[in-house]
Amino acid sequence: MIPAARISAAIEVLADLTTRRRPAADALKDWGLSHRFAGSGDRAAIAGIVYDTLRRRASAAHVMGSEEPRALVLGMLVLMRALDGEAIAALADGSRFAPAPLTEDERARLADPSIKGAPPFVRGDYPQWLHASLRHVFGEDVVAEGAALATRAPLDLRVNTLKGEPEAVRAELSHLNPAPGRFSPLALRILLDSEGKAPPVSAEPAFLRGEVEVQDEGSQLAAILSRPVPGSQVLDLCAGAGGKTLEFAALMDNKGQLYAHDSDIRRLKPMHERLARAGVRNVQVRSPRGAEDVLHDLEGRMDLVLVDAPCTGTGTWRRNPDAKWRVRPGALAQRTAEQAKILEQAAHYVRPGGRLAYVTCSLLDEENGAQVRALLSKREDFHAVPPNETVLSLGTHGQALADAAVTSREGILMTPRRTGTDGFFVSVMKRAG
Ligand SMILES: C[S@@+](CC[C@H](N)C(=O)[O-])C[C@H]1O[C@@H](n2cnc3c(N)ncnc32)[C@H](O)[C@@H]1O
Repeated sequence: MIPAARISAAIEVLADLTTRRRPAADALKDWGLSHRFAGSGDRAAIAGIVYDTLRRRASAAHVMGSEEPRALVLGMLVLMRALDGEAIAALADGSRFAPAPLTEDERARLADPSIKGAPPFVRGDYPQWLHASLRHVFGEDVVAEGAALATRAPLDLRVNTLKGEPEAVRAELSHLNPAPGRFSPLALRILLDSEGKAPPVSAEPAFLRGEVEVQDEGSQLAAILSRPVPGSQVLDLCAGAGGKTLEFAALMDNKGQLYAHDSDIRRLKPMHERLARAGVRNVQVRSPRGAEDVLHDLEGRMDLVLVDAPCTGTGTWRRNPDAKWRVRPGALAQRTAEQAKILEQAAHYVRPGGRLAYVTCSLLDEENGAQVRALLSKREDFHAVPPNETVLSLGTHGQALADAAVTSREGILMTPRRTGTDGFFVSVMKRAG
């Protein structure tokens, strides 16, 4: 497909996802099925345009004075891809498969794409209704934080130390030019190409041998900061597909017992294959069994309980720009109610002197500090470990992380702007002995 045809296709996909109110991934998949002539390169390029447009939706709409998919794509091209009006006019020339020629109004708007005087939620490209919550966390930096969340995320890998050493794995993947992580000693970072496409890492021999996993550096750090100790008893209460379970097992050097649970058995399914590939031997998956209490024997026995809580995912907007516009106040209320319940449940499994790690990929205090404060007000036998103590598990990089992140009495908040990771909140609480 010629570049202009990819732009037309992206406009079509955006129209579909707006009119039918469905996730971008579904709309893109359907487009691919009904346009089988398009190769994988075309499909990836179209997805890149769609996701970049969603990243800059508010500012693109402001520049173009319209929320129409065509306007949003044109606005994105000038704001994010640094194409000027002439270059865009050459693409949108009305020829076969290309978008219709630019109108006079579009030309004028593309010639002056400034967003300087726009409100903060436009300059930061986030939903207006979340402005007060984000401003509460970031103050004057709210626009800069939003803008960083509106960029593309790199592809981060975690070296699985059960199977390989970071330097050796990095050498093995040298054709992908991986850079070491800024804070995580386990991270390898791979930059995307100019269209935002990542290399097919899951086909790499190193991946197939279990030497690396795809995992954002922030998620890696959240697991390291939780400090699972080799030989100890650990519960991963919201284990999902096992991203952090796998890292915990490696950090524990396969020693001790790690229990992995999730209330949704379907989410646990991929974990079984991942555990085998990663050479993990100390995990017991405790799948839900209807109304049966499958964790009752763990009460008061765990050295560490991890709650990687269901959340709004506001910290992952770089990877899921679609979610940024789909999140609603009702969803936030639902998530915070779930989080409070799960945290209370989790505290029951912690032994006296043990620790409870609470992690979200949210930036909102409602889901982070407020949840920790609520639990601590109910459970006076727990206290929050100060962030400068929590970062010690990172060794020499710990202080640098504490300096870069937003720290509070309750925990540590990483953000794309501050730590170059997805947004992650980590709080470690200790139960009195
Ligand atoms: C953020 S995801 C977990 C991601 C996973 N830990 C990882 O690192 O890949 C949150 C998970 O919590 C699970 N969950 C939601 N409510 C739960 C509950 N009451 N008890 C246990 N798990 C729950 C969801 O099914 C979801 O898989």
